Amino acid sequence: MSAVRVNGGLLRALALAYASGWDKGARETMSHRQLQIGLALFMLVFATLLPDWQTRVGIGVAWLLAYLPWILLGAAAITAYIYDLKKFSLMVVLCLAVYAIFRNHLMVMEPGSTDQLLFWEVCLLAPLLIYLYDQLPDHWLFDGYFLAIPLALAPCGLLLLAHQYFPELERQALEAVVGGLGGDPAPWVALLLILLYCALCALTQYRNQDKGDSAALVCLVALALLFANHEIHGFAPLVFTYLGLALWILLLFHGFQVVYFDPLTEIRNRRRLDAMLRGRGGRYQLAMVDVDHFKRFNDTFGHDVGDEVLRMVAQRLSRVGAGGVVFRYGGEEFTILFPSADRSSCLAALAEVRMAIAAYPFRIRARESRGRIGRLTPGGSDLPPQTITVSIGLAQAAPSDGGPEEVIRRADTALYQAKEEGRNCIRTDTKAGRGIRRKVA
Ligand SMILES: Nc1nc2c(ncn2[C@@H]2O[C@H](COP(=O)(O)OP(=O)(O)OP(=O)(O)O)[C@@H](O)[C@H]2O)c(=O)[nH]1
Repeated sequence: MSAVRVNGGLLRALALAYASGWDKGARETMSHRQLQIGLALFMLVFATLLPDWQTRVGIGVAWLLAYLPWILLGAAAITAYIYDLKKFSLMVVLCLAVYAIFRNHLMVMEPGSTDQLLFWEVCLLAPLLIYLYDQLPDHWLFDGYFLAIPLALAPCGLLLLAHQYFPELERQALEAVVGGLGGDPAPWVALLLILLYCALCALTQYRNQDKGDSAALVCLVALALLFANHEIHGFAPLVFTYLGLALWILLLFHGFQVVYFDPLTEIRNRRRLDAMLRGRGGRYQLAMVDVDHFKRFNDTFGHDVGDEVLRMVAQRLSRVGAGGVVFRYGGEEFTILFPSADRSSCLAALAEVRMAIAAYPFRIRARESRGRIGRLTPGGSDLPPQTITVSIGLAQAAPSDGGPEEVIRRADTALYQAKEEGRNCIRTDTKAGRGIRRKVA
């Protein structure tokens, strides 16, 4: 009885969280890196369930699984290339090559045969290549695609050629390496290396901007699972099918980000605002926010400093309370959508972010002392800190409104009023029935 009540309460809390946009907001602002880590972890859990699942799979499903990796990985490689995610595409091509080698040569391995040598070579080479693709700068890999294609295909091709036509040479080469190392490479050597590559790739993704052009983590985890479980019959098709699905989730997620997020400020864009407004009734409030004298700022300090200002304002606005969701409307204009019809709580939340922006000491370093990508170092300023301010217009929607355009127009008029009355302040709309225009600090 109490369990039922607890479950009911939990469901209600989840439904409320979803309705208030918390759940949706969290999912939308998840980064490519977080999703990749989640998919890689899920893959690990999935693999632990596999041996049991294997016994129940029918012959038809097993047949289908043998072909699915070709379709999923092949289509993912082409789509990633079309999306201009070249590193992603290259990693998928390499995984396809590994799958081809496993399907054609390594499904059944004779102990002590050259197949085993090929297995070790793939174990050591494929993760290293994925790691290199992740780490090497784009211009190394893709200037004219000269280096990328050989890097992707030549090592695999050479392996296969050696395996097919020069088994003795292959054996001698490996023995020389193994002799140098003082023993046979065991799966744990490859697994330890993969673990190291995973950690380094995760670190790089954490430190660099997350451009969503790498699939290194999921590919490395799939390879690790394959190498550790290669003797389980039918494991390769299954793990590569999962990899194909994971890659497609990453690609779809990337598509969503490109369509609905602004690349400069990394907040939602106007298209997302339009989509969210379309499904809404008349109970919401909408604020238009504009950076004051932004043109003057741009002209004085340069466009890249202007971009930093936009990022800083977007970041501060994103912390707005009262359930507000922030969008970049265009240029130096932002929109905040409040699900609440309670005007005073929205005004309090807006006043708080307006003051937080005005209180932020924006430091600008002299042009010649800036880094290569123009990043500004907090505290490293050569000029006195600048004050950035914003003006805000707030409008309340009503069921009688013709559509969201009408609310946006009213918020814009209130914003114009705020500019007229000295900037760095908030003004509200004047629609009949909602009181007269209000001045807010
Ligand atoms: N750095 C940068 N500037 C932008 C971007 N988009 C628009 N702008 C600039 O934003 C400026 C907008 O200036 P105005 O609309 O005249 O307004 P303002 O100077 O902010 O003046 P008020 O709004 O009256 O306070 C223009 O100089 C645009 O070039 C952008 O993405 N980055």
